[in-house]
Parts: sequence; structure tokens; C-alpha cells
Amino acid sequence: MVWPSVVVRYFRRFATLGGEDVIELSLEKARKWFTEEHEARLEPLARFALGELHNRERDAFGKGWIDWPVADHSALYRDVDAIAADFRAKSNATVVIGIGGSYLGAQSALSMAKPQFTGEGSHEVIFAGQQLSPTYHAHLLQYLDKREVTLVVVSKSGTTLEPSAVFHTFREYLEKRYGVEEANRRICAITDAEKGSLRQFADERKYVTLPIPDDIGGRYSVLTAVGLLPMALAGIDYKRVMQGAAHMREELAKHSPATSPAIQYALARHVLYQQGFVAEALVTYEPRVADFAGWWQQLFGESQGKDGTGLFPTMLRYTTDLHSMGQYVQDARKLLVETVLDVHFADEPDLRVPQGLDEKNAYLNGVSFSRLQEVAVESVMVAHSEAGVPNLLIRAKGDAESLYGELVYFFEVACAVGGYLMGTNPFDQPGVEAYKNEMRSRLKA
Ligand SMILES: O=P(O)(O)OC[C@H]1O[C@](O)(CO)[C@@H](O)[C@@H]1O
Repeated sequence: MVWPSVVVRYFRRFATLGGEDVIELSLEKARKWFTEEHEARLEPLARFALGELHNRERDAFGKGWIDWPVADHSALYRDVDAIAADFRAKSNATVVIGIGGSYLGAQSALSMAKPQFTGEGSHEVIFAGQQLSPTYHAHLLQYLDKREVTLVVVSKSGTTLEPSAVFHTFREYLEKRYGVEEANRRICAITDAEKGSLRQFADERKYVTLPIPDDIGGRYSVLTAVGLLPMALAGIDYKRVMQGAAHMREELAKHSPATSPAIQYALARHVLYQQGFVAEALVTYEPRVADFAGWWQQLFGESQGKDGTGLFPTMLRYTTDLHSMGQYVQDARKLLVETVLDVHFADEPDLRVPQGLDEKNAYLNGVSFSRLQEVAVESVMVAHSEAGVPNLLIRAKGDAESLYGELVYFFEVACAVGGYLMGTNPFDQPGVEAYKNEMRSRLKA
């Protein structure tokens, strides 16, 4: 395969894990818009933004995630393992209730960090409270009658409407089904260590609890108990995920802004936004990675969409969406930047199209699916970029669990630095309050 030349390359060898993980960024198909001259001119700004990230005097309330992967978490791991073992023994389905950062990270980890369709393990992890659908939740409750159930409620504030409404509904279901005392033993609350109404409620009921650190906001919290307990329940080796994040932290620390793929990605998006592009689609080709784009969307949307500025983060699942949105991307007004997140897992199996196809399909005879994917990535990038859609490419290859942690940390750094490039605080989200206040006042009226 002729791979686009790698302009910024991050490479790491997992000596201890015996594997090899690679994450590389190619800017080639965006070079028309984000030039070497931009890179050179904006180098001082990138340096400043990176400095702001590590300036602990500034926005300290949101920066707990930076050193989190290398802190000692033995006590947390012990608690996570004990709760996961207990819940797996007591039940064959755990409902995890949460929304936003209390949901998207866990969902993306469960999709990406383990293979699909294995049929292994009988323990289901089912998400709820990530919307208000009566149909979804009523059908789920009916389904739970056939399962042994435990519940995890995740809310940092403890007052978010969706998880509160759903948690108390499902709690009541558990209490009726198992009695209050047994129900209390089947519920875990992941919330603030000290404050908030969920913390108070959980302490009164003597639920097992896990803390969400004060200085880690919801969208940066997937590597805390928020993501780790669902991962453990689903049988994911979350310690490898954490090792991946720790190694990415270590690797990025070795780079200057000019060679760091995370900073170059942040800078490229910044320059493209300034040139009038208004939206960025994270393009995935691997179904296991599609939910990761949902986590990425909240990360960038809440961190950078403020003060009347910021690229609108959206997602495209190729090749599926090429058959619905490909026309728009190719031909419509040029608003969009595509960032292709091309992920390959170390244990990736391959398939071949059989021989002997009819004349019109003969060019597919014996071709491997990996080759088809590869050609799709290359061809779409060429067609779209030549039509005026800048294409950034992040290619990642490696062990699914460690790669998940690496990618989380990579994008968290890029996002926070991108916020500082724009002069915004990447750790607050004042804009989410307006509709909430409106809802509350209508419901209280
Ligand atoms: O964990 P909580 O407090 O329920 O918040 C859930 C999500 O809601 C938001 O506060 C937005 O409304 C997000 O920032 C957060 O991830």
C-alpha cells in the first residue's frame, strides 16, 4: 500500500507487553490549507498553549486527568475488582445509568476494547439513562425480569435529570423485586467523593460507592471509576487501558510541539477553523471504533464550543455513510474537515472475497477485506480532499485495550491544548445550563 507520507509520527514499542502500538498523524491531505509555513508561524502559540495545559495555577479544577494515568490507583483497582466480582456473581446483567461523560466513555470502551460477537461471558452491561425514552426504559425493565440484575448509577453532580429520573425508577424496580435490603446490596453509585445528593442518598442507603475526583470533569473521566467499573464488569482488562494512557502521556512528554502528533492535530484543526471550516467529522471505518467518535464529540463539543467559536464536532461511519452522506461531503458547500481515525487491532482477522465472481464483479475476485478497507480509506481521502475537504489522518494500530487508553489520552491532550490555542477554558461548559433551567422551571411550574 502507498501510505501518505507521515509528517508527524508517534511510534512506541510495548517492550513489556510484547506487542507494538503505533499512532501516526498524516497531514498530507490537508497540506493545501495547513502548510509548513503555518506550522512554523504558529509554533510559539502552540508552545504557549501547551504551557497553559501544564500551568497548574490555571483551571486547576479541570486538570486532574493529566497525571491520573501514572498515579497509584491500587486502592481504586481493589475496589473496582471487588465490586465487579460481586456484581458478576450476583447477577448476569448490570444496568449502568449515566449520561454525557458519565456514559459516552464507558460505552466507547466497551465497544472498542474488546472483540465483538464472541459470545463469551454471560454478563451483560446495558446502558440506560442516556436519554428519556419511556419506550426504551419500559422495554428494558421488561427484559430485566428475565435476568438477575445489578445497577450502577454514575453522576458526578448527582442532579442530572436523565440519570436521576431513570435511577430512581430502576431502584424502585429492584426494591420491589429483591426487597430494599438486597436491592441496596445490588446498587453501586459512582459520584463525587463527598458532596451532592447522590452521594448523600448512597451513604444513607449504604450502597457501595466509587469516587469521581473533584478535579476531573465528566468528559475527561473515562479512566476513573466512571469507565473502569463498566470495563471490569464487561471483562475488559482496564489496567492495560491505563497502561496505554500512561505510555501515551510519557511519549507525548518527549515531543516538542513541532513533532507532537497531538499538538499538530490541535494546530491543524485550529488553522482550518480560522480558514472558515465550521465542522469536523471524525470518520471511522471500524464499527468497534464508531462509539469512540461519540466520546470524542462530547470531549471537543463541550471543551471548545463556546464564546461563539469552535468547530462543530460530528461523526461519519464509513463506508456505510458514504452511501448516504458521501454526496454531501463531496459536492455540497465546503464546511467540513474530515479527520479519519483508521484503527487496526493487533488481533484483526481477515477475510477474502471468493474467486469466480461474475464479470462485473470480477475485480473483487480473491481480494482481502483489509485491502478493500485500505483502498477505501485512500480513495475517499483523495476524492474528498481534491474536492476541497481537508483530510487529516490518524492511523492507530495495536492491542485493543492499550490502544484505547492511548487514544483517549491523545485526544484529551489535543482537545485541551486546542482550547488554549483558541483562548477558551477547555474545562467548563456553561452553555449546557440554559435548556436545563428552562426544563426545570417548566417541570416545577
Ligand atoms: O455526571 P453528571 O453530573 O450527571 O453529568 C453528566 C454530563 O452532563 C453534563 O454536565 C452536561 O449537561 C456533562 O458535562 C456531563 O458529562
